[in-house]
Amino acid sequence: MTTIDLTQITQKLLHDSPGDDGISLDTSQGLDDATFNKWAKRFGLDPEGSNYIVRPNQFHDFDDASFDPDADGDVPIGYMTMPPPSKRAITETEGNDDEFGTECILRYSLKEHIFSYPHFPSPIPRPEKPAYEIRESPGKGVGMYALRALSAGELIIAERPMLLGPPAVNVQLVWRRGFTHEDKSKVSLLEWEKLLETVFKRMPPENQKAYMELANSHTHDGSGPLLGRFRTNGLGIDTLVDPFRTSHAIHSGICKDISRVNHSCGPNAGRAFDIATFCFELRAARPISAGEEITIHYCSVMDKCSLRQDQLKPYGFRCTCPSCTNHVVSDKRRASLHSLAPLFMQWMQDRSLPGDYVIKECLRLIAVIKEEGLETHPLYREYLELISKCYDALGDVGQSVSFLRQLKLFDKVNKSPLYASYALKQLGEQLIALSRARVPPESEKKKKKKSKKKAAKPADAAPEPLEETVD
Ligand SMILES: C[S@@+](CC[C@H](N)C(=O)[O-])C[C@H]1O[C@@H](n2cnc3c(N)ncnc32)[C@H](O)[C@@H]1O
Repeated sequence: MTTIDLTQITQKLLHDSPGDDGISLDTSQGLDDATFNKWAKRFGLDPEGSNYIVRPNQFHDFDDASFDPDADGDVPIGYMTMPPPSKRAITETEGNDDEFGTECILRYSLKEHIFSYPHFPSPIPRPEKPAYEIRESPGKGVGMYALRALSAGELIIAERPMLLGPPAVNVQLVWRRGFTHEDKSKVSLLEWEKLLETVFKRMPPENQKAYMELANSHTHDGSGPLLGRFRTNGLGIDTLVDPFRTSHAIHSGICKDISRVNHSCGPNAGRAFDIATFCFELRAARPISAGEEITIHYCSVMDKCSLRQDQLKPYGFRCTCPSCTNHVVSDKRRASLHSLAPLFMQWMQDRSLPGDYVIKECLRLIAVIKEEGLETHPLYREYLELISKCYDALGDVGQSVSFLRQLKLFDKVNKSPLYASYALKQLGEQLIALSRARVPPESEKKKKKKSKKKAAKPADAAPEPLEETVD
């Protein structure tokens, strides 16, 4: 196969469309030489010098008032400023006129969802006093530091991202038979870079400068300079779900300041995206002292240290947080954290168990959560909720409300549908635990069958009531 000249082909094809002359462009096998050459010639390419043709993607300008979303068969994908200037005027009257809109890459259906979101766009909340500074973080580039003591739940910054988009775009290719998977992924990366370039050019110059100053850990994997920074600094947004798509990609936002927050496996801050203000909110997950570095997590904190280090590899560093340094003890502690919902169900059903049966266990595991710095993990929320429920069942309203308050604080820091799905998973586990409790062990089933056979009734006897397995 001849070498791929990405620049020659993509630059040419960016402005041309294959049109419709009956050839399937996205055949999974690739085109035989004769068909491929026909297409290459049509684009004025030297057939010998290329192995693929990119079908120009139709990325629409949603800010353009003449754009017709129904003209395309599929849900169109495009770019726009969010909130658009016309809508942003509402926030300007509230004193937020210094804010810019986010340059977004999104599907039209998601745009509509955002526009119909209650109270969109709302004014951006501000902390009472400046809460942080960005400065050098030894061995990590720069980082974010607390300027003053912060209490749990306190807002550190609400920030509108400079840029927002899905993790990848589909590139439809026409390729010569034999074009490899690796070749295709190179083209995808290049196409993604081009789309980012389109939105990058729409950003105000100060944001372009701030974007290019961000860290880039993807310099050797085929990512261009914009995509590299997008992948290094993207903050996942799980609240932004396109209601018209069953499987959704988690969009990422790039911020000037929040993207400077470094990672820790025991982070002291949590971030969440609020659609109404179209901002990330960064809040303290536990009390933070003045001068302390503010951290979030980039990986699955419940995984053991070796797995976490693997997940962090694309960011180009090895984590040296206290849990990673002391990983033998820490891995054990983290592995001991588990859902206590089944224990709660057991306590609710068995009145002979002591009143503090679940509370004691929850408090024991909350102590582990605190030792490991996992106050942003949904298990912490579960323990708080269970304690509150237990106290409620015991008639201790004061204690119940006190734990409910802590739970509300957690929700303020971590508003995320992830917790809803986590709660559903737990519900599933509870149901499984319950059904196990209701199904008699195999040996008992056999005994029952035998005794039934012995006591078999004549065919005309009255039917028995349905057998119940309830204990
Ligand atoms: C999102 S940026 C964070 C801000 C970055 N430190 C900077 O200077 O712009 C992610 C990059 O920060 C660095 N980083 C983040 N957390 C780190 C940590 N715990 N230890 C070492 N480097 C870290 C890595 O280079 C990573 O690719």
